[in-house]
Amino acid sequence: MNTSPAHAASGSHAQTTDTAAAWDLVVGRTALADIADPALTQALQDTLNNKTKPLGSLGRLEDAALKIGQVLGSTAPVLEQPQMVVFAGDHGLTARGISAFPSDVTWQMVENFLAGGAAVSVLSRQNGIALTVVDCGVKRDFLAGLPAGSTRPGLQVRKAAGAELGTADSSVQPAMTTAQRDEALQHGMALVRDLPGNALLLGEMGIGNTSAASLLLARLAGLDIAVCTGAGTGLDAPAVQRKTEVLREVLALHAESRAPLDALAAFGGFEIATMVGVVLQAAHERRVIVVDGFIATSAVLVAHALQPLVLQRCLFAHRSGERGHEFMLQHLGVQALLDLGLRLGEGSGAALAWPLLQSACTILRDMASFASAGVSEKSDASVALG
Ligand SMILES: O=C(O)c1ccc[n+]([C@@H]2O[C@H](COP(=O)([O-])O)[C@@H](O)[C@H]2O)c1
Ligand SMILES: Cc1cc2nc[nH]c2cc1C
Repeated sequence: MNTSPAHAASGSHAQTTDTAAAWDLVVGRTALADIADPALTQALQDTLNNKTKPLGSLGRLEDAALKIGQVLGSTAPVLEQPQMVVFAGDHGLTARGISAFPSDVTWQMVENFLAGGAAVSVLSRQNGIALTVVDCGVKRDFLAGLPAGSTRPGLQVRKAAGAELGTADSSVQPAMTTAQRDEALQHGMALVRDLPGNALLLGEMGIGNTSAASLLLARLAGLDIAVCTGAGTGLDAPAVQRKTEVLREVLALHAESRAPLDALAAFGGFEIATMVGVVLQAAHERRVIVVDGFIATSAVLVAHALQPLVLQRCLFAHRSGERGHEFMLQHLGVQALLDLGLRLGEGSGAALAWPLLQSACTILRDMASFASAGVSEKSDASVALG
């Protein structure tokens, strides 16, 4: 069975091509299609149940197989040309001492990604995943000194106008203007349209961005900021306490910014706004979206508030060690695949989960059924025993 639409990358998919239409999608006037197909779901479940194994014995791998099959519209799904995209941005709120590391680490790590030495670089390489880094608003000109019009392999510069200095300090003013937010959203959407393959892995880099993610969680899930705030890159307990008080102040300053896109502009960051556009577009194109940790999930939180059906296309790679991620996953009503205590970001958890997703597809496609292998099915006695 194969009911999947062709992807934009193959050129035959009806695309959102102009700014107005892209905006329609973002604000929800063009609703995402509901891809739940009861016949396909039943076919997928039957396929899994008939494999040579006790019912459900491959656990959450079976859930992942079912999900990928639904997204790709096939009982024999093939993941093609996986794309890891790392969205980077700087945060003005770092002026308030909310991170253990200086903002310069954002651009330094971007260079590390490009040089192939970061965790996400080596894990992507190990797993045959293409890696692109997107400068959404880093305080650095990565093309400085190069002739005009130059590019760098693996790098895309998609800064909203005025994003050269990162976001504004959200304890003083909104992190970004609505025009900047909209530009970032559209950059995300445009970027997806140009990517090959049918699977996207979302990673990010931005000193200070756990604060933005915590603020979005507190506002959109209606939780107290204390349960949404964690150590980020490694604050000690008293510093987390101070960070929490700064974030409480930021929430109070933007008490009116309650709608998802208002909250996004108030709290930032550019990398999160770009990822929101990515999630909406990738969901629209029916790509498999593999979500990394706390910050990547915060972009899904915003996209979900605009278009709840985005969740049909998302797989959550891991439960981050960052306080708040558990609540974010709970709010979305989803379960993550791995729980390794990771709290790095970059897309590292998504890259680690990737082989499991490939295995989920391999099980669907290649495992023998009871009938094909001549293996006896569960006996009546075991049914009688319960
Ligand atoms: O993804 C996560 O779960 C995660 C949890 C904690 C930290 N991070 C990474 O650490 C950076 C943000 O931490 P901080 O303390 O500067 O807000 C940013 O570059 C993230 O990629 C990422
Ligand atoms: C070194 C370092 C690497 C990172 N990768 C993602 N966030 C990060 C934060 C720091 C500090």
